[in-house]
Amino acid sequence: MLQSSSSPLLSVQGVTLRYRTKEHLVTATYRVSFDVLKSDRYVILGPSGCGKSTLLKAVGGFLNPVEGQIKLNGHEIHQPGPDRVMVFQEFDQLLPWKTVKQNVVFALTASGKLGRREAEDRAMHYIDKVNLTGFADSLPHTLSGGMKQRVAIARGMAMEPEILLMDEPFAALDALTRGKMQEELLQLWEDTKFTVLFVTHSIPEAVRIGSRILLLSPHPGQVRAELNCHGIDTMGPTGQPLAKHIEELLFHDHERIAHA
Ligand SMILES: Nc1ncnc2c1ncn2[C@@H]1O[C@H](COP(=O)(O)OP(=O)(O)OP(=O)(O)O)[C@@H](O)[C@H]1O
Repeated sequence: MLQSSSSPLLSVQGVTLRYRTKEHLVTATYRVSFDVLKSDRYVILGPSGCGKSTLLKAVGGFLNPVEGQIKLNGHEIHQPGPDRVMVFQEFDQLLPWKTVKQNVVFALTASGKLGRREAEDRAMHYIDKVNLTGFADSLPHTLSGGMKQRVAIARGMAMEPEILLMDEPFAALDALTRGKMQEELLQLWEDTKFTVLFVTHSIPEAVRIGSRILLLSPHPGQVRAELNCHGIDTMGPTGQPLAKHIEELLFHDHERIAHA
């Protein structure tokens, strides 16, 4: 199907996601809709348990909606594919017996799409983009948590997916490293304008990273608001800083639940 430039890259329409355990049926998200355009830095923000990771899993193709549709470039998603690559929070995403470069090359050659030479060139290009050229031959256990996350990001980007899915990628880092990684991600985005769908429960991180923010209500996650964001100085619709506005929206949800 031919897509016009204004068509969303990713379209999530009325998506309800459920887990079936032995005892329960858990509704993780309820009729969630949003569109991600090419080169968006789209952030899904919400309290713990509101279904952010589950939504990302569904976009990754690991879980099918019980209601609604998820489409990438107009095609419905039913399974994982190389057009969507996931970066997780955990530091153990890398193969421990392979060097930084080998980890990235392996991801590129495993699909059989790239030859060795081409994969090595591309791997080094992205390793350089995350400032790890000097560590290309290092093994993961010799790297800091932040460096390992950079390798995971380089590996994801090297696969050149249509959309990079990031699930709280910096949550396990100390505050200083986390801030630095956010800065680097924005720099990387300036360089390459990749499309990213980024999950976090941190308001400051959402405001810093996002060009748009989808705010989900507590469990089961429903769309509370969608906000445009242009950096930490962005003002919310009522004139106060955006972070404050988001805090108030989330606080109202807590109040509502407490009094229900
Ligand atoms: N494998 C699973 N089986 C059953 N229920 C699950 C499973 N994974 C998640 N859930 C439930 O689905 C709901 C949403 O979970 P999810 O992990 O998507 O939330 P989240 O917003 O990403 O939370 P957090 O910010 O804490 O990671 C929760 O109620 C959770 O208990």
